[in-house]
Amino acid sequence: MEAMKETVEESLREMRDTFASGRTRSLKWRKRQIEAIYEMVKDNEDKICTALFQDLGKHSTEAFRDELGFIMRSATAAINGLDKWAAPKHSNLPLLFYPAKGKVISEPFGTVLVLSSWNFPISLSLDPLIGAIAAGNTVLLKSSELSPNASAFLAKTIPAYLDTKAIKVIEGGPDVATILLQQQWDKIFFTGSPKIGRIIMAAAAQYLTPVTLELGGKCPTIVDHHTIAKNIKSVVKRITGGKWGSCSGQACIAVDYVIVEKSFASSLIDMLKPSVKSFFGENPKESGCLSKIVTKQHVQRLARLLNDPRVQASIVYGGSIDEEKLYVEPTILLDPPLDSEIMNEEIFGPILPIITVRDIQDSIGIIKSKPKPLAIYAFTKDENLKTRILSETSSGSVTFNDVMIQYMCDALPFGGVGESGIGRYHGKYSFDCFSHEKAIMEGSLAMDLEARYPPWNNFKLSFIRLAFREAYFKLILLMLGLIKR
Ligand SMILES: NC(=O)c1ccc[n+]([C@@H]2O[C@H](COP(=O)([O-])OP(=O)(O)OC[C@H]3O[C@@H](n4cnc5c(N)ncnc54)[C@H](O)[C@@H]3O)[C@@H](O)[C@H]2O)c1
Repeated sequence: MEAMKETVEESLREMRDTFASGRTRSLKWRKRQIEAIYEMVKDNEDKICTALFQDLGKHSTEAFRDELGFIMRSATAAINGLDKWAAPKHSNLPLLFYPAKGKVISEPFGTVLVLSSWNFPISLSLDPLIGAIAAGNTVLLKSSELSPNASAFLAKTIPAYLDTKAIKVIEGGPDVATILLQQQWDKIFFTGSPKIGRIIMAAAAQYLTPVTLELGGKCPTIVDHHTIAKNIKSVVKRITGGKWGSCSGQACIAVDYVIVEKSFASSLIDMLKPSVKSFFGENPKESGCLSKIVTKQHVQRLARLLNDPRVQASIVYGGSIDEEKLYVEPTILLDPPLDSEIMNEEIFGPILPIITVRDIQDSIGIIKSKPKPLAIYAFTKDENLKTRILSETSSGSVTFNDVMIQYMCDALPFGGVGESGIGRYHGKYSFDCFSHEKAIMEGSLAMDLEARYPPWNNFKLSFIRLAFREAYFKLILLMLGLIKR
């Protein structure tokens, strides 16, 4: 680890020198690097898909949707948007400050650290990288040790495409992350669990380093069957896709559990079962369309959640586990106890609890009893329920009548709140995430207001009172001696 420490320190020195040289501030350089990310993904589509299959058993179509295609789209948006994003924003200053002028310029933080997760190892590494480069930073990326093939691809290929003095990749697990966190960074961007997020924030506090924490949580899905009866087929398909269709439920924005009225629960389950079969066939393990569980430890974690006898009793579909093949069968639970571990820990796997309520309005109370989720999904056309969800709950995002799609839409900010994270990114929000918005005020020496300065008197106090209220007419009257001090 001593050698790793030296490597990290040397890398950091080099990145700081590069940043100090001013090279990364040039928009031309930034665009060139982002173009290179695009080219890297395009040129290496097969290699990336192979790595994602080896690490996670991801089908190449799923891999393209969630990772390669997503990154190419994100890179294109950054290249096209950068001139506008980086342009100074003029501020209209109140008359009070006349004749001063104001503007806001976005400056890069400097040298940033990006720590990514294994479930989308390419997109969760490259998307923050695009934002950090767009904003003009130098970047060190540490990908996750749990997706070794994708990590090795990034470590080997990024230097072949990008400016190696400004953008570096280091592979490794918690021990390497610990060394990285001992250094001083200008910004830390972390994707991972709330547990490790706390470690990141504590380390960042030492140097008052700003952090973005993209964390997880339990994303609830409300099904208000009264108002969506006509579209129930699409609803079932979307829930099936949102639970099992993206990395086998190992996604921060996956549907974690469903809330539905008791009277509709068995109908929903009867529709979910054939829907799972239509996606993954009679034998999902061999379908090639269901990602595997990332490690044996994660299979064991899911088995532990299921092993609670009260949870076992709630299994209405699936439930089998093959630890050797890193497989957990698509599983549906009906009303596992709300105090069970599975209803209090992020599931992050292919198990779907269905929680029943007497009245769908009661779903709000269940959501509020848990930490703030990254996303809330609600299938409803009831405007009153929608308003209640928006005004009575807090979450990173709310998506009505769909699941997960908000992640793909870079016109919307993506991030959590409370236990599900701090900060946001995607599209222009990524640029902002890695920029400091610097306020610029261009004063004028042409005139001076004596009321700003001591010695103090009643006239100056009255002047300041009126100035703060921007009561310009009264100010004129005061100066003309026409109103009392
Ligand atoms: N909000 C998002 O965009 C998003 C995306 C994907 C995953 N997630 C969340 O991430 C979690 C699953 O991912 P994970 O298992 O990779 O998370 P994790 O927190 O275990 O690991 C994330 C990163 O932290 C590093 N790390 C692990 N232990 C560490 C330690 N002791 N000190 C410093 N760094 C350490 C890992 O090497 C990895 O790079 C879930 O909670 C999920 O919801 C969030």
